[in-house]
Amino acid sequence: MAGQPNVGKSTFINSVLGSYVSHVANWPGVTVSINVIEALIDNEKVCLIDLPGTNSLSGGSEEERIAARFLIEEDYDNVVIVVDAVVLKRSMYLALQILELRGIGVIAINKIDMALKAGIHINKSLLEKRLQKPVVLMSAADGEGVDEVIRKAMERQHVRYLDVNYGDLEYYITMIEKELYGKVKGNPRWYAAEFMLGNKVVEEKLKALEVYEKLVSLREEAKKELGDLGKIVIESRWKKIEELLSGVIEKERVVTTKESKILEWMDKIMLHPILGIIASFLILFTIMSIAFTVNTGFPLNIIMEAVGRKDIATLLEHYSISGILGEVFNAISVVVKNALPPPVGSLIGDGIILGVGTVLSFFPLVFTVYLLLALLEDSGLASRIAVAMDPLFRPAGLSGKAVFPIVISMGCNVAGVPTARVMRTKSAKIATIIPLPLVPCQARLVVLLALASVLPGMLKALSILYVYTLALGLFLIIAAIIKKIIGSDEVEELIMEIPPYHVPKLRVISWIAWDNAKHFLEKAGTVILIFSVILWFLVNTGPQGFVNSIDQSWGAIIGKALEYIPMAVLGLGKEASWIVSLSMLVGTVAKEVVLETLAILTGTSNVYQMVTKLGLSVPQVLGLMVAITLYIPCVATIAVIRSETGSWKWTLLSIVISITLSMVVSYITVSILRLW
Ligand SMILES: Nc1nc2c(ncn2[C@@H]2O[C@H](COP(=O)(O)OP(=O)(O)OP(=O)(O)O)[C@@H](O)[C@H]2O)c(=O)[nH]1
Ligand SMILES: [Mg+2]
Repeated sequence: MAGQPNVGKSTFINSVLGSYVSHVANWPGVTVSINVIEALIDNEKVCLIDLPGTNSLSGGSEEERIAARFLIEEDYDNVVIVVDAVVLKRSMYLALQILELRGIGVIAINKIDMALKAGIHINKSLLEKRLQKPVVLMSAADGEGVDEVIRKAMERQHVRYLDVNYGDLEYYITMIEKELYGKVKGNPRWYAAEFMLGNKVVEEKLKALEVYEKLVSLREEAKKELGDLGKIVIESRWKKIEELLSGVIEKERVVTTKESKILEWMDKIMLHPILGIIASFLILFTIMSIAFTVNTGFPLNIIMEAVGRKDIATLLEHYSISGILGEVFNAISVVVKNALPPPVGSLIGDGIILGVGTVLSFFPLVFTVYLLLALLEDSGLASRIAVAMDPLFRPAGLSGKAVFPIVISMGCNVAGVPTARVMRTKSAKIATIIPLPLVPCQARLVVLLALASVLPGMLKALSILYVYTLALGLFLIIAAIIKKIIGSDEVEELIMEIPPYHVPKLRVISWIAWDNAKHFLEKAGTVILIFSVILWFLVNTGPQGFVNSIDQSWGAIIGKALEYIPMAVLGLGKEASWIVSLSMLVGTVAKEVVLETLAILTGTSNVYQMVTKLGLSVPQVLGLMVAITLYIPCVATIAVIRSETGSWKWTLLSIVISITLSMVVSYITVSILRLW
């Protein structure tokens, strides 16, 4: 661990100490103590060394020289270079030296919380690209990013020295560099530059070499020609830092309340205990409606259909971004299917291309949602919404920030799960993500509305209300239980600070959104694709090989094997049972497919006839609605849960909870309704 004084190294170590440490010792042989911490991380024994703060490796004071000597002389697998986000440029000087000397390192940009409050944004990916080293935004004080730093630090890195152009001094530096090849630890070029600068530690080391005399005469020559060599070295480095950081730091303007009467007035509403909740819901609803309407037509399509304008609803869906993308991929898939022999064409067309299509059609939605969230976050509005919503979520042990993943999940779980990142602590994040699939998304709403349409009178609306209340209530209960179990010692921010309003920059917001959306493509994309192909095999192949009808597929065999579940839970007949279980199995691709599959298997797309053919009673229809809402999320949601929690264990827990609740609650629903 290296860094300039006061950047937060000790705070980082304490944060790490909390979760990993096994042993603390002192580095032998130096007067100023260097803390050595032995820790067991992922079953690997790790030795963390907390060096004294030093401004550079060219060091003046005793403490500074201890840190410098360690970094120059010792062997280490990696170095976490902690820099200060608020004064990033200044604190990069040491980082630059270490990267020039050793060519390894993880840049931990600390105090990101303070930076954000001041409206300072740091384009992590851009800096990462320039340095070719991992960069992590961290708030050691809150524990944010600490795990990521540790994880990145444990990865082996290729040595790749940072290249600094020393301008007029280049000729001499290259000469000295050549003399030092194979004689020093690390980059000889760095030693050459430091030798010019008059670094005492380096001087000592080079004095021991045979070529020392030659080096000194080269330096004398340079001095005669160029004057102050130290100045050239230092200026060249600052120039390099300028280059590295250009476009990386963006500063937004903080809006003072004095500046605007409207903002003052707005805060009167936002910070009011009741008006705040109403205003927050309105803001979220408006913003999300815009995002979802552009991308999928929802919720306008549902509203239009409800008022009897199915034509407008269809138009909206058709010309939404995902509608258009869907058409494109369908067209490609048809071309491929026609061009290739049946099984192969179908696998590539229906399996792979449509799988890729699913990933890509989610992408604009995920991107827009991130964009709008970044806008809320960045303007200062998000914190106000979170504060207003706090009383609603406090009983579950969560902060008001949980409102973002929930509201977005009502549109689409795939977009909602990643937004749980707004939760500050890891336990709150996990406790929010695991029950999140219970929140009914737009696709499930379509199925619910279709099924509800066959119910008599008031039950049409009441059943929908019932399912939503149930789902949200269960979300809170499960979240509270998980939070209690895994995060009992952590209190999720009791006091939330309200940052000043900022004037957001589109440039900043778009890179934040792009960064997050890219993560979605990389991480979730592959899992979605794999699941899509597996499901293709399930419905398109059977014991006889490639099948033309789904009822001969492996899926149908599994559906039949699982028929006892709907029989027991909903009390369905044998025939209806396997149709329902197969439809739900296929529905894991996307929940709206449940309806399509039911239509194929019952031979009618009229919901009323469908329900009659399956022989469902009113309680059974409601039970089915509950079951479809709560059971396993779609594969895309599973994929993002996996990528956000970083663990199959949590993902599996989420799946098990949804399936169990789906069965138990729908059983109870049917049983109670039967009493009437
Ligand atoms: N807001 C905020 N403050 C932080 C954060 N990390 C550290 N600080 C504060 O920064 C100050 C310096 O932190 P230290 O951990 O002592 O810094 P250090 O790098 O160990 O300093 P030296 O050992 O003196 O080099 C302390 O007041 C911390 O509370 C952070 O993430 N956010
Ligand atoms: Mg310290």
